[in-house]
Amino acid sequence: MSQSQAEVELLDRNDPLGPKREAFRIPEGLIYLDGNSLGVLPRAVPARLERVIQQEWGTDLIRSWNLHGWMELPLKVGAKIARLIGAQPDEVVAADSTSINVFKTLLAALRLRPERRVIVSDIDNFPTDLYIAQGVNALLNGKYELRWVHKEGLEAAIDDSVAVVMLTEVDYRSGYRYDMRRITELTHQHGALSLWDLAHSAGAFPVDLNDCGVDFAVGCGYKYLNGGPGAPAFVFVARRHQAAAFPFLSGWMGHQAPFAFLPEYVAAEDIRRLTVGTPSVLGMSALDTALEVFDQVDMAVLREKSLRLTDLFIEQMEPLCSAYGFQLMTPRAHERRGSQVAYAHPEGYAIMQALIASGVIGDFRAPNILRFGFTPLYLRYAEVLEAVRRLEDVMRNQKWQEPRFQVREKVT
Ligand SMILES: Cc1ncc(COP(=O)(O)O)c(C=O)c1O
Ligand SMILES: Nc1c(O)cccc1C(=O)C[C@H](N)C(=O)O
Repeated sequence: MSQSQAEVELLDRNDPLGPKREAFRIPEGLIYLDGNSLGVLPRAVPARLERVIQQEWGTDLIRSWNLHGWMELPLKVGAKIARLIGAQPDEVVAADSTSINVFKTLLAALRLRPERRVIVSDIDNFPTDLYIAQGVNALLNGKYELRWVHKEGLEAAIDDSVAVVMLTEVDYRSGYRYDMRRITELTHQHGALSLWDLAHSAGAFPVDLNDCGVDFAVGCGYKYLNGGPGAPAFVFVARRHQAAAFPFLSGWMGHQAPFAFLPEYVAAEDIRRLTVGTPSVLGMSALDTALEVFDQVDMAVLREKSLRLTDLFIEQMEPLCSAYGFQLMTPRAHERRGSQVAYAHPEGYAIMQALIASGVIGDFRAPNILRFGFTPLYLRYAEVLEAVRRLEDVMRNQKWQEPRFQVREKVT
């Protein structure tokens, strides 16, 4: 049954996460459905960066590594992320980009299965994960079979020849969510290791890495964690693997004693071995403060709101699907869905540009996908209704046919 304006306003009034919206700077009148690509600015971040720049960098200079805990930031930020993804604080470190962390963890995992020669992934995985695996394979003289399969064929592709099953939990295009527990169990039954990319999971819903027995994981800091453009990413290594996970990017920050300046590399015993060089202090500081928004947030409550938002959007879109040919790409089953909803439409690019011009930001993914991300920390139910109303206006008045929306020059 379709929800009325009054009903959604009631939902907003009773929303336990409603007050969290104040923690973000959301441009007036803008409906932002792209937090799955770049999260909005948490209000506390500019003041933190101002302090880091003026006081810590500007005045205290080199002393700040100790005085202001710069050196500890990667572990401190990692521990904050750990709570959101079902890990122990000492199993996560913030570092580098997601792509680089895929490189590090994939190599480490392959070395733990030296006799195996197959890497399994989803052919629709975010390309960087597949590209990095190709680079890793080239580095290792092409000795691996890269078994890229469609989702329906994934389970059959996991056999006793597999070294690593490398997947993104939530498909960046369709929003399909893998059953992490089931796939990880199956992976282990065949003696292989799991590597999960949590780019579209961390901060979007509760993740239970340890409960699912996951071996390695990586993820982004700038999407649902709101760390800002190019924010540091994170890497998870289960405690049981830490001592044996060889850090092939063996930089000085991952050394057991970086300031002993010894010529021989000895990896740190803990998760620090997954770090490489000097941390990006500005980026780490922004992410550190951004993560405070999650303080006291019950991730189960967050998930409940995420599902209600996406359910509401899907429901409101039904008449547009029949009238204008949008095709839902996201699973309706709650357990198979992340926090985004995607539709296919042959004119998807122009429609998205026209919608953005109307003040609703989503994004387009080739070849024909309109993608809408729902961040429960700052979105209102009433905005979902309004977004669909504006999309209906774009379609009914054929606004997308304007020539300026047809030119394919934008990348996001
Ligand atoms: C699943 C996934 N992995 C990785 C990335 C990006 O990695 P990086 O931050 O290294 O660009 C993205 C998005 O850009 C993504 O959606
Ligand atoms: N990381 C991005 C960037 O540097 C530029 C533009 C977009 C992005 C993204 O995050 C894309 C995103 N991972 C996606 O799911 O499509």
